[in-house]
Amino acid sequence: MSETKEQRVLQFVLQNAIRGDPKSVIDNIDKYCSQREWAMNVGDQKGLILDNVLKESNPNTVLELGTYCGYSTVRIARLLKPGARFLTVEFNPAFAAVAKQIIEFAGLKDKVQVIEGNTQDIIPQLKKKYEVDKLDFVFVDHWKDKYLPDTQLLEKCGLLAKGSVVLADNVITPGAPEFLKYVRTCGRYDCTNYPSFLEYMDERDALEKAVFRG
Ligand SMILES: O=C(NC/C=C/[C@H]1O[C@@H](n2cnc(C(F)(F)F)c2)[C@H](O)[C@@H]1O)c1cc([N+](=O)[O-])cc(O)c1O
Ligand SMILES: [Mg+2]
Repeated sequence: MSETKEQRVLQFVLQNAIRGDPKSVIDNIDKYCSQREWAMNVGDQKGLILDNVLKESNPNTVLELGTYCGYSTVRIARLLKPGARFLTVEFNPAFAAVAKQIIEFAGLKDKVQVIEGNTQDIIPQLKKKYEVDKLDFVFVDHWKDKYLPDTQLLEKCGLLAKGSVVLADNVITPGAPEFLKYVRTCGRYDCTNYPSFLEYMDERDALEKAVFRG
């Protein structure tokens, strides 16, 4: 059966990273995707910003939209305090399968719940089915045209509270213009832009942090 790029990333990790060592998993995905095949991981430059914003937030409950291969999932899970809850939503079963193996190899299986499905179906279930009260930190990195509707859905479902951090990848490349305009002008968020570069490339990109005012 013909292998996919995501399966090749997984194989490289299994063969080169150290089991139970999240940083070696992160470094090996970055090595493979910068030297062999580009892939849409948040990468090490934006990843460092993600680490710092996450540490500042020190969250109890985290949601990620767009697991992909689990690169940012591992970056986030490795920094969470004991007992914190971390849910990540992935739409594509093949990507979810790769991500689960990468998360497990990193030794973080017990810290993360990978939920397969569509955000518009999963978000309304978070309170009752997944026993989430409020989200302290949301990392948004899925389809760019879903950033805005899903942020508004999080609001509608009462999942954001004063101080909830929404951190979005790719607000320059590929860009999420409607999302950016909304969070910066609707009056419900305090926004900060973190300029950086597109993963493994010289093109400019940025993360946007939108803190809910409650
Ligand atoms: O398109 C990009 N990312 C799209 C990322 C998409 C990922 O999010 C999943 N998803 C889709 N819907 C859901 C939900 F939430 F519905 F379940 C989850 C997709 O299956 C995929 O794994 C991208 C593109 C570039 N680039 O340079 O082109 C750079 C990047 O960093 C990027 O993130
Ligand atoms: Mg991205």
